[in-house]
Amino acid sequence: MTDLLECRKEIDVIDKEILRLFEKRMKVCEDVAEYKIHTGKKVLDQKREQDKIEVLKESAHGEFNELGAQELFQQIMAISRKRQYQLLTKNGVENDTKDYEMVDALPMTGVNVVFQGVEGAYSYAAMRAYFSDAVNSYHVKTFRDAMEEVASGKADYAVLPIENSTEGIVTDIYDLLTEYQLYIVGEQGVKVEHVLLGIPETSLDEIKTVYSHPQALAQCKKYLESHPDWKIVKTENTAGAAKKVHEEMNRSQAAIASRAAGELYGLSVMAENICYNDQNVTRFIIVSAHPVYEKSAAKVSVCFELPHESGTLYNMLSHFIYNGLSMTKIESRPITGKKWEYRFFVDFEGNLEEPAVKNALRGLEAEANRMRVLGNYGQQEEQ
Ligand SMILES: C=C(O[C@@H]1C=C(C(=O)O)C=C[C@H]1O)C(=O)O
Repeated sequence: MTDLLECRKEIDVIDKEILRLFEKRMKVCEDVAEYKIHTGKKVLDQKREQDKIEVLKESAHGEFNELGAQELFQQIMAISRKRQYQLLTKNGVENDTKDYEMVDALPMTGVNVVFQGVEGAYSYAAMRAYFSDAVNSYHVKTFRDAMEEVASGKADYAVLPIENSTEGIVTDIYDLLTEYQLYIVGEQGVKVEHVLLGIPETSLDEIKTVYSHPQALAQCKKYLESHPDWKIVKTENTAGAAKKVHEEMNRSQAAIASRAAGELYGLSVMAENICYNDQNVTRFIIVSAHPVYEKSAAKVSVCFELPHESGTLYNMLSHFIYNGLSMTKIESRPITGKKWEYRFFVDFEGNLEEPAVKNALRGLEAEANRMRVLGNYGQQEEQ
């Protein structure tokens, strides 16, 4: 029988040799980086990497070692690239975020702010919470309209809901963010407490139809399930549902919206706390046409597409891990026209000024398809 201690001793000697050669190889890669800094040649050379893997696989013995060699050298080359990205950053080579401008604080007075919905909508509450009273605010009908207002320069900022703590992401906003060349410059959470609103002095058994936005209907689905005879009708926003009930003055109609919307339209609260999650918060983003970020910005949002190959997402995420960045969110959305291909959205903690962030973004930019930094904003969460 072989001796375990002996084997381990031998492994230790081999590992030392592997480490020595690894460091030797990395030194050469640093020279390669220097060449690339001077010539502008891209760090990633896919053809060279593929050729290398083929040659190494051919030299390996047996199927198992072939696969092992492939995995091992793919990792070694990925590490080599990460070292090169670091050196490019150190030498001030510009990356995709070069157009981003850092500011002490965003201009907040005398600006035009657009939100979707009507007064009394949660977007309106988010707008009021984020901006001072010194802004000119107005509303439009759809999320796309709000994006258009900012893209055309009519509005300086748009306030849009991106995520709800009960129901998840607002998919339309994610899709619009990739369609428009706009930037996330801020965020605002709003506690969402839905109530059932009706014509004053109406009783619950008179209700036949309930109006609200699909998100609000979903957040109150347990309550609605306890009234299976009610007809559910979707509206463009919650405040719009309240407005409709107010305008039509029909006692069989009710709306799910905020208490504030009820007050605005003279409706009575017929049922409270109808959302099944009492920690129901919607996060809104503030969108601008300018790539600016505040000095104190603590969260970066990026989106990227990946080639349809095994391991591509793993490789992309390695850029965050390798640079010690903490990822706070990952989402995916289907890419229109490409069946079963996805676009990923990642949020991670950091500021565009930090070398670790620059390195990770450089890696993503080089190795993903169509990477875009959507913004740098928000405050560090209190621990
Ligand atoms: C070292 C280089 O940079 C990258 C890393 C490689 C490697 O580590 O072997 C190969 C190709 C490039 O993607 C190079 O261009 O040769």
